[in-house]
Order: sequence, then C-alpha cells, then structure tokens
Amino acid sequence: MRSSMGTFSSSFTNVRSASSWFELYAAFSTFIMLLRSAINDLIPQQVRSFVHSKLKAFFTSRQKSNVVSIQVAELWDGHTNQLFQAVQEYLPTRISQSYKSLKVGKLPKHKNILMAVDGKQEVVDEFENITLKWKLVEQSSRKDSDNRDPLRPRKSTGFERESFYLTFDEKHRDVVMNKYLLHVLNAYQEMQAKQRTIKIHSIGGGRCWQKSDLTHPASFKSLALDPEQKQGIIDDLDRFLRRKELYKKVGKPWKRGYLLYGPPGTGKSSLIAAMADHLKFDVYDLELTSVFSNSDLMRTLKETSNRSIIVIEDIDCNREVHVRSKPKAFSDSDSDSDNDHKHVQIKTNRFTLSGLLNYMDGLWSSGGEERILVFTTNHRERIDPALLRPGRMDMHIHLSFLTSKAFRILASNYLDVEGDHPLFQQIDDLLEKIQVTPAVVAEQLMRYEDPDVCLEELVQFLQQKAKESLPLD
Ligand SMILES: Nc1ncnc2c1ncn2[C@@H]1O[C@H](COP(=O)(O)OP(=O)(O)OP(=O)(O)O)[C@@H](O)[C@H]1O
Ligand SMILES: [Mg+2]
Repeated sequence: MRSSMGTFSSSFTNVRSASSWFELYAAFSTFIMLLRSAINDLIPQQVRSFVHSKLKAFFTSRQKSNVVSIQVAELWDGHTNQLFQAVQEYLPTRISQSYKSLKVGKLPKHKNILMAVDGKQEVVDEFENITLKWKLVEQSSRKDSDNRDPLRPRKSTGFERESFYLTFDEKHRDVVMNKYLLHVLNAYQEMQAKQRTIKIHSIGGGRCWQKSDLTHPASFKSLALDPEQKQGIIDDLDRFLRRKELYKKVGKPWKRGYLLYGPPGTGKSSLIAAMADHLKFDVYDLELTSVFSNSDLMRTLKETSNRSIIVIEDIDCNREVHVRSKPKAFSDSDSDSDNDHKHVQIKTNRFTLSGLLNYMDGLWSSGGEERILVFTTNHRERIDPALLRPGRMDMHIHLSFLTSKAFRILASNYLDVEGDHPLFQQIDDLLEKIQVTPAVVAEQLMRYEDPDVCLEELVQFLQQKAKESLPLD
C-alpha cells in the first residue's frame, strides 16, 4: 500500500516537473526566436551568409583532412619491388640541408660515396605544390627466427625487410597515384641511365655474347671532327631517340643504320664509342669470323638487347662474307697506311651479305625497341649495293683526313691549348697541303708535355710529310 501511494505521489511529481520542463522549453524557444529576430535586424543578410559559408567550409575541410598512407615494400610478390629501389635512390636527392640523419656507403663498382635515408627522420618532398612525406620503416618477422643461421648476413636471411611509407592528404590521391609515383620512377630511371657503365659485348668461346665494360675513352667532346659534322651526327641520334611514336605511327621498325667510311685512323671506331657514350647504349661487336652459319647468326642477333648498337666493322663489297685475320673493333690504329694487308680474305659460302641484311630486317620488324646498326669500311666503293639500299643505311658518314677545325679540338684535348696559338696558322697551311689522319697527329701530340715544344715538333713533322708527298722530278 505504501509503495503504491509512493508510486502515485512520484508520478504526480513527474507530471508536475514535466509541465514545468515544457514551460521552460517554451520560454527558451521564445527567447531564441526573439534573439534570432534581433540578430536578423542587427546583422545584415550578406554578413550572416558570409559567416555561415566560412564556418561551413572550415568544418567541411576539417572533416576531409584524412591522411592517406601508401606502403612501398621492398618485395612484391617475392620479387624486388622496382618502386622501392626507385624511392631508395630518389629520396637522397630530395634531402635538404636541414636533414640530419643519413646513411653513407660505397660499393665496389661505384666511384662515389653513396647516400641513403635511414628511418629516423621523415623526408619531405614537394610535387605540384603538394607536400609528401616519406618514412623508412624496418619490419622484422622474427617468428621463425629459431631456424635462422646467425652467421648469415642480415639481408640474405630475408627476415628483416624495409618499407617506405608515403603519407599525404587524401584530396591529392589522384595526383599521387597517377603522376607523383611515375615521376619518382622516371627520375630513378634517368639517374640509372646516367650512372650506367656501357658494356661491350663480343662473341666469346662458346659462340655466346660475353660482356665487359666499354673502356674506350672517346666521347663526342674528344672527337676531332668538323663541328658542323659532329653536331649533325648528334642531332640525328637525338632525333632518332625522340621519334619513337612517329616510327610506330607510320609502321616503321624503330631502327637507324649508319655507314662510317674513311681511311684507317680517322676515328670510325672512336665515333662508335662516342655514340654509345652519348646514347648510353651497349655495343654489340659482331665479329663475322665468329659466326658459323645463318642460324648461328640469327641466334646471335636475337640475343642482343634493346637500346643497343650492333657494330660490324670493315664490311666490304663482296657478296660472300670475308673473314678477317684478327678482331679489330675498337682497337687503336696507329698507322694511316692502307690496311688491306690486315685482311686475310677467305671466301665462305656459309652465309651471304644480303642474307645477313635480310635477317636483320626480319629481326628489326619483329622487335619494337630501338636498335642502331653501324657498319664501317675503308672502301665505300666496294660495298655491296644491297647494303646501300634506302632504309638500310640511313646516314653515310665520311671520316676523313684532319682539317684545321678538327685539329683545334685535338690541340685542346691533348695540350690544353684553347683559343689561338702562334703556330696554328702554319699548321693550318700544312694541313691544307697534306693528308694526315687524326690518329697520326694525336700520336705526335703525345710526344712532349710542353705545348710549345709539341707544336714546334708537329710543324717539323708535317713539313717533312709535305716534302715527302712532293712529286719526284
Ligand atoms: N677523329 C678523331 N678524333 C680524335 N681522335 C682520333 C680521331 N681519329 C683517330 N683518333 C685517334 O686515333 C686512334 C685510332 O682511331 P680509330 O680506331 O677510331 O680509327 P678508325 O677509323 O676506326 O681506324 P680503322 O679503319 O683502322 O679501324 C683513336 O684511338 C684516337 O686516339
Ligand atoms: Mg676502327
């Protein structure tokens, strides 16, 4: 009974308090209405909507500022992740002076000290006004570390792997995914191309390509050619590289053939080395004596890589391939006498020049990547017309005896004589009268260290040559 009385009185109290809450609410609503109308009267409409839009934008932007994190792991599906390698090489180039935590090292094949970021500090990059933050994180999965051989080097155990984490504002997701990551990859590829040691491949004992570093020091800078001729060759190479899409559009294989011709010691092999250096292409020195049959030739050519220069030195005019006594590519020539004596010409019916060319056309048609083919000869007039057909050898480059403009380059390279020298006029006059190869003059310029002595000796040498070349009475 007491309890039911108590319940009654409490519900009565509730009814009373509910009604007072209602009154309170009604009073509050009235107050708000009065306040709003007072605000409406006091503050103009434009000001109100401006404040409203600003507040809305502020809260919306707060809501959207989600940070996205992308992981670039060292391994992808069990393979080395190229993007990881790219980031690893790219980030040291983005480090500012204020960056305080770095790893340095040196590898046997690199000349320079190498740099890498460690995980202690974020690296901040900027791209299209976007701020991007990178952090290196080492992850160890030591669960199966019981089986680990403690003596093996850390990397080879594969237990500890690194990942780069890239964080950025979500609103930049498209730019990062579609542009920024590609930008990192491209920057890495460019760095790789610059650092790359060019290889020369020669056919070895097992009739397979064997590679070694191309140590030939020639570059376009060191090459003594008339400046216009040199620039013409560089422009042609650059145009060829740029025109990938055009070749594709017109359905032409992306290849270019150069025929280098001229007397021994005029720089044909040096020019090939300079081309390789300029393009950063490997060189395949196809020594025909090492090729035994058509199928052998086909296999050999198929094994050459993209972005390479295939070189056949001293290709001559006969239909049958002529075998030379010794490999000659990139060997230094120190004589400007006719080098026919170096050829031991043995006719062989194993394959023909036109067969060789047809195979090459076929090879090119099947592959879409850039190839450069260079043939050299001392005697262009002896060359099989099949070789000169349009589309085969696109550019014929004549390397000839030394001219005064080309001599200036040798003087600068060998003696550091820039600009003018009192003996230059005399040397120019002599070079007009006699035919002398860059190889011979280069050798003369190596004989003395003092430039004045060297040039005086050269004048005497050229005068002697001029006397010898005078017709006998
Ligand atoms: N145009 C040049 N510019 C600079 N150096 C040259 C030039 N031509 C020749 N030389 C020098 O002479 C050496 C021999 O030249 P290179 O082997 O390039 O001549 P080549 O035309 O290929 O001769 P060959 O017909 O005998 O193969 C080079 O190593 C270089 O030192
Ligand atoms: Mg040569």
